Amino acid sequence: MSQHRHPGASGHTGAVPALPDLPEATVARLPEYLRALHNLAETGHDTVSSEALATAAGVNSAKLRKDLSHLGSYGTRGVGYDVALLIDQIEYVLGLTQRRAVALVGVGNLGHALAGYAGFVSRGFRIAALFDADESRVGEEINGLVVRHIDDLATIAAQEAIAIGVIATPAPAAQSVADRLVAVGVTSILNFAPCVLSVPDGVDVRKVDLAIELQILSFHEHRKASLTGIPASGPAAGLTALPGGLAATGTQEAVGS
Ligand SMILES: NC(=O)c1ccc[n+]([C@@H]2O[C@H](COP(=O)([O-])OP(=O)(O)OC[C@H]3O[C@@H](n4cnc5c(N)ncnc54)[C@H](O)[C@@H]3O)[C@@H](O)[C@H]2O)c1
Repeated sequence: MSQHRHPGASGHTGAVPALPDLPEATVARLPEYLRALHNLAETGHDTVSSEALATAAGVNSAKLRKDLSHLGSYGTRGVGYDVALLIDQIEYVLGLTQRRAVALVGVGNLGHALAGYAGFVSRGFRIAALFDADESRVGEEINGLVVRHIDDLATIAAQEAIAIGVIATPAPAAQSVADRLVAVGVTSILNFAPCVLSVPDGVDVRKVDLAIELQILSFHEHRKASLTGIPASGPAAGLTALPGGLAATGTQEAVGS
């Protein structure tokens, strides 16, 4: 047997033993494995092969085996991985054995959607506080939580042991909100505002920008059209001149000079 329950997994408390220093790409895939494993557990699966888990998580199985080997998890030949055990191991490594308190700052359109999203709880997070600078939003109740004024951040952050700050304010306010979060001891920030935040060493920032994802898809659409010769649809379909003097035709790839 080569899957071992972590000493801190499943309700064990105490000092955190040294964690493996995982490649960032592996860390990014672990939540995908976890989601797939929870689905498998909910549908009555006790074990899963690396191939089946890889398919469910949308990665190739060699990559999955390599990722899980970093956790000391190799599965059992002919049986696969023990689903419950692997959930324990991944949750332990991701620090999900404790429910982390999240503060959401900016309760506008996006903030409302995030505050009302039930999926955070099942993934190990508790939205513990909502903040806004607009007095007309302060006092509003969303999902049982009352929106507080951002000036109350220090008090509430201490009371609720806020571990992660989510920024959903307009971009011009995001840096000052990040500074305030850092000042009250928050060292992990999820930023939805379309801007780059400057934070001290030791503070981790992750950025979510759906427009960037769409722009990347747009690039692939554009490139597919350039390879097939089928013009892209839309008002810019006839555009053949690229900025910087590069020229592209319907059938040619753009070439750098
Ligand atoms: N990442 C994404 O994919 C994505 C998608 C949609 C929107 N956004 C971004 O999310 C942000 C919010 O968008 P929205 O449509 O919800 O905007 P919105 O204007 O509806 O809401 C913003 C809220 O932030 C509050 N706010 C402003 N300054 C503040 C401060 N200093 N402290 C606390 N609260 C403050 C406002 O009062 C308002 O309630 C924007 O930056 C937007 O560009 C990102």
